[in-house]
Amino acid sequence: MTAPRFHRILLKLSGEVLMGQGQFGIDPATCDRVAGEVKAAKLAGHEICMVVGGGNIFRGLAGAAQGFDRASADYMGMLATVMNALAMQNALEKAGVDTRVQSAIPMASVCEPYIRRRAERHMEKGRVVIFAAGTGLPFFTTDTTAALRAAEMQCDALFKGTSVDGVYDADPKQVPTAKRYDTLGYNRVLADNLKVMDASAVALCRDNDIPIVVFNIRDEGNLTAVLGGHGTSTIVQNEPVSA
Ligand SMILES: Nc1ncnc2c1ncn2[C@@H]1O[C@H](COP(=O)(O)OP(=O)(O)OP(=O)(O)O)[C@@H](O)[C@H]1O
Ligand SMILES: O=c1ccn([C@@H]2O[C@H](COP(=O)(O)O)[C@@H](O)[C@H]2O)c(=O)[nH]1
Repeated sequence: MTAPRFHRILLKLSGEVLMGQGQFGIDPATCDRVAGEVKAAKLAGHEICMVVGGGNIFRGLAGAAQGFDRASADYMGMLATVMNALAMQNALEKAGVDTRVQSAIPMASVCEPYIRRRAERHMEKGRVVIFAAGTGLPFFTTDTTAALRAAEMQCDALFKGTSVDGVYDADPKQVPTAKRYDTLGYNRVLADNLKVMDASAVALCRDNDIPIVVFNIRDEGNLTAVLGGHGTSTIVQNEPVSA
């Protein structure tokens, strides 16, 4: 059996996906389904850490548009990611997967603070570490958090589980004729201003040579398929230098 290309991965789970079929909040059945897929990935030998978004509850930009101070709204968004992290922890532990939540905003009675070396130790022991509260800083997003933690934890790849099945040449939700890439370079994403992920997250992955795998995690079984090298996704990586 050949070793999988990506052994240690950071899974960025979109907050919006946790709504399931709803319009807001956390759908426990969706959490359980994703937890089952994370468990399968662990059983297949992958080491996994996670960042969960907050878009199902609160986004700072949307709050600011409604009149909240932007930094306060971003802190509200970060707190939303803590709720999602606890929901995923609950689902994973129900499925028998040992987990730890580490928050970038210390909240000692709820979860551990983020301590990189401690997170590393948890992963060595086979636990799934869920990084909550983003970077702990306003004006960032959980995509950038995911890129940062993937670099800190020396992950082989960042898997962005979202509600589109890859990176398109335009937003597929706006442009139905948009074409999906199988692979493309970081610089193409940045130069074409493709909005599937923040520019800061893409640049951080580029500078640390961390491939980004964008896939639709709403499709049941897709995490397993994409980790196994089949299933639909786009891989963003350094383009080979031509001779
Ligand atoms: N070129 C593109 N290719 C693919 N998706 C794109 C593109 N441009 C914009 N998008 C949009 O990017 C979205 C995914 O990124 P987004 O940051 O909004 O979600 P997320 O990080 O998965 O969610 P959350 O904020 O809930 O955690 C898709 O829903 C898609 O509509
Ligand atoms: O480092 C961070 C990460 C997140 N935020 C705020 O949280 C929300 C939710 O995260 P999403 O990435 O949009 O899912 C985000 O809109 C920001 O308001 C942050 O400030 N800093």
